[in-house]
Amino acid sequence: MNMPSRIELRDAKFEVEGKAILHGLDLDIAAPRIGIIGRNGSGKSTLARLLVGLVAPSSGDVRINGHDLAKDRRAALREVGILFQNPEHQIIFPTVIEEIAFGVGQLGQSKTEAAENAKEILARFGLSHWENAYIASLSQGQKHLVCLMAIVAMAPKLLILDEPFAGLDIPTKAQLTRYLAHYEGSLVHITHDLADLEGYEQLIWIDQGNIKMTGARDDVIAAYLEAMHALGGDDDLADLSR
Ligand SMILES: Nc1ncnc2c1ncn2[C@@H]1O[C@H](COP(=O)(O)OP(=O)(O)OP(=O)(O)O)[C@@H](O)[C@H]1O
Repeated sequence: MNMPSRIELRDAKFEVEGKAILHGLDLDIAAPRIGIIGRNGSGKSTLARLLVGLVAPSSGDVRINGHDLAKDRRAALREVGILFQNPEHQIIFPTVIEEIAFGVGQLGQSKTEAAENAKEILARFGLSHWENAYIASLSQGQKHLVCLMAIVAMAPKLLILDEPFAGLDIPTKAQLTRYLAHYEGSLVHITHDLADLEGYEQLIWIDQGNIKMTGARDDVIAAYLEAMHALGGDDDLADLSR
């Protein structure tokens, strides 16, 4: 396994049209496997977009392995990859091979090399027969898998997974879990299913745009579950519509 990627946030704020979504986050963490948990609308996906540099903080600083990825898009290609909750946000090409080859092509490989690489990754997943398949003809879970293959083909040092198992059937999820367990780079995994974070060292709990807690997995899960069970007894949904 590679050296874990370092994630540094200094008073990082993110706001949209004057509405604060993330409030001055501070974080300095490096672990091979990091989970992010928190309620719906707490700011997890926004944090993921900030980490990969798809959005810049409104103020403050976000660095991955020392790079400001919102400014340095070339570094971003090597340092990070993200698997979105919704594959439709990721896919740009009609066929599986084109989609996978595009990412590796971005890293500077020739068209032939990129296509060879894409074929290799399809073979590794036992999906060589998907090479010329039209992505539009695949199911939602299969599209998710194409996106994952496209990203791992680029071998980013830090791979951010935003609910990567949403909509996947049990065997597919089990296969992906096994594959990800062997991923050489670091993983940041956002999920509502705490069982997905088995074997993860560190957890970050996001609550209403703040970091409520970071620490060892079991400690954060215990505190989180206690808070969630307390809230589960309450019928007031008002805090979901901030
Ligand atoms: N571009 C945007 N414009 C306006 N509001 C936004 C924007 N992006 C996010 N938000 C708001 O910020 C809050 C956090 O959203 P985010 O998607 O980061 O939450 P989340 O923790 O990933 O939620 P979930 O678990 O439901 O996926 C929500 O209230 C959301 O409506």
